[in-house]
Amino acid sequence: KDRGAAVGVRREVDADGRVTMKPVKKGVRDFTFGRILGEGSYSTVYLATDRQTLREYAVKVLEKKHIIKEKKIKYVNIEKNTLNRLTEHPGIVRLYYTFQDETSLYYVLDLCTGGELLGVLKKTGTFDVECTRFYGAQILDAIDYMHSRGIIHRDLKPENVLLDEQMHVKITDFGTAKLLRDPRDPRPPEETPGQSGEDDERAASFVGTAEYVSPELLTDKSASTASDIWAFGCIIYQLLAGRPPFKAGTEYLTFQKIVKLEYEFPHGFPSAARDLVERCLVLDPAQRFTVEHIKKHEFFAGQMFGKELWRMKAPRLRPYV
Ligand SMILES: C[C@@H](Nc1nc2c(c3cc(-c4cn[nH]c4)ccc13)C(=O)N=C/C2=C\CC1CC1)C(C)(C)C
Repeated sequence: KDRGAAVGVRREVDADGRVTMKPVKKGVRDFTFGRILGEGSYSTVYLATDRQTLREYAVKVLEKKHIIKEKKIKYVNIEKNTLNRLTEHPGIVRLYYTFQDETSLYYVLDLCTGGELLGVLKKTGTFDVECTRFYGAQILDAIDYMHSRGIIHRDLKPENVLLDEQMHVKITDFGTAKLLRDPRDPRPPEETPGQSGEDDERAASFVGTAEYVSPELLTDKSASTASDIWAFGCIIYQLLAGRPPFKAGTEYLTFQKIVKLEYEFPHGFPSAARDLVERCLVLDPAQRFTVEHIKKHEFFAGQMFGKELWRMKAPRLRPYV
């Protein structure tokens, strides 16, 4: 039963004139669907307008029979539970409500009119230090919030970093997230349903996108918050260099470079950024920088985090030359 939050109430008067307020759920008919914004492996994201309020949203549509055939029901539940846990942070795409009809599931989410960070990066080629600091800080702030809510993204990459109309960051695509025990959940671990740990077949089968996957995910299948820090290091490198640190002709060769830490910096790569990347791209997750270390690193000297950061005006995008 789909219990997405009811989004309105309707008055009902019974025979004796007693008035009751009934929750009303939105449905497909309440939206006018527009163009396709993006296509995931099991979903399509459309631009859609709420016909009552005329507000624009992104609506992610998942086809039920495709999900069942591909045995992805677990991923769908993980994504919904994750999005429902990550509600009050400006750097995370927000899920407003969900509903379904006989063929599909619908998630109504923030519209990010700036599109994917990857697309913007491809246009400018590279980001200069000021832009890399701003976008790096917003991505780090969102990672910090996710981890504080017991969620590991596991597939962070420039395609999953979206931009809203103020060109601020909105992290998305949580179908492959790992939900640690919810720190607020008072029940003892054995009583927490399913996702507190990681069910084996999901752990064994899942690996993120080749260029950003951490070495520990390739060697002993274990993902931790440090896996998101590895991806963060790859993203900082890519913003300044215009390409990811580990990229080879095939996925297998890319994995080889990762586990052997085989990468180098282009000439002229800024030294503070280089030092930061080198402390994120550490093979041993226990030796890798944490969010706290990164916030204190000279590359982010003077950079505000938290509420102030999200009030800042996004810098004009300039390439690093
Ligand atoms: C990464 C994702 N692409 C996208 N996902 C979302 C978009 C989105 C918007 C544009 C866009 C907007 N204007 N121009 C382009 C391009 C790609 C988008 C959005 O606005 N709101 C929520 C989204 C996703 C939320 C859902 C995962 C929970 C894939 C490729 C997986 C479909």
